[in-house]
Amino acid sequence: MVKTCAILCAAGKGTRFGGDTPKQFLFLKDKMVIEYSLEVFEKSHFIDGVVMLVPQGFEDIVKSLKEKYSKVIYWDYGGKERADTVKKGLEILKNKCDIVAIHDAARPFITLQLIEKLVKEVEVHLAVAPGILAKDTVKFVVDGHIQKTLPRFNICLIQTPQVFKFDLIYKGYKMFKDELFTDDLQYVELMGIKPKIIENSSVNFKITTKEDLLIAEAIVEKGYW
Ligand SMILES: Nc1ccn([C@@H]2O[C@H](COP(=O)(O)OP(=O)(O)OP(=O)(O)O)[C@@H](O)[C@H]2O)c(=O)n1
Ligand SMILES: C[C@](O)(CO)[C@H](O)COP(=O)(O)O
Repeated sequence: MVKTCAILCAAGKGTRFGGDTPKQFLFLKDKMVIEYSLEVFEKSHFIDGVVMLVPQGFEDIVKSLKEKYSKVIYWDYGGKERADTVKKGLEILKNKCDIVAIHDAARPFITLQLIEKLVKEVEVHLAVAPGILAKDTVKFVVDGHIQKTLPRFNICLIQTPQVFKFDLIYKGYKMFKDELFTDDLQYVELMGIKPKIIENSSVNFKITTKEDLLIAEAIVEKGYW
């Protein structure tokens, strides 16, 4: 039976957001940002276990989350960069799962339907991720000056969970162990894989700055979530 585990990347400090509490532990109405993803993983028939990577200093919160969400099988401290965090998650899950979903805890609005589609598609495509096609005109800019306009219909803003056959992404992170790519897809793109993109809602945005939390609050307040 194919086993799918999630690596929940929650070890960031939230520099761009500011404040003492990392954004993934801030409350969004009645629960923490991170709990929105944990709840979906808990309910999903396509996720068998969750490994949570967290920053140092929030052990009480983390232990309470592990108690509350039965699918959290393990937690550990993340690394300096997101890629370092993912590497730790992959080592924890080595030989323990067939498919891995790597997700930003700062993206609270994932759905059961999205998880199901990503996990089903990865059987065929080996690497799959949600994304949204650019809705604005896109320019290539250097030192504040436009160099050229990029073809908008070929520009996709990539989200998470990024889902992989475990052995593939594990091999990618080993092959390019000195790289610190900003997402996980790049580790398999350089292996010649062309990951499949699943067009998704822009509601699955990443809470990065304070303004993003205001938008997230409005989404929850309006009952959109
Ligand atoms: N060393 C890191 C850095 C980031 N993340 C996680 O990766 C996701 C996306 O990262 P980002 O939005 O950049 O979060 P931060 O690194 O916390 O933000 P900043 O860059 O503003 O510090 C977040 O859920 C974050 O917690 C992580 O697990 N480990
Ligand atoms: C992984 C990611 O969310 C895909 O868009 C993004 O690259 C994370 O970037 P960050 O700077 O670590 O937030």
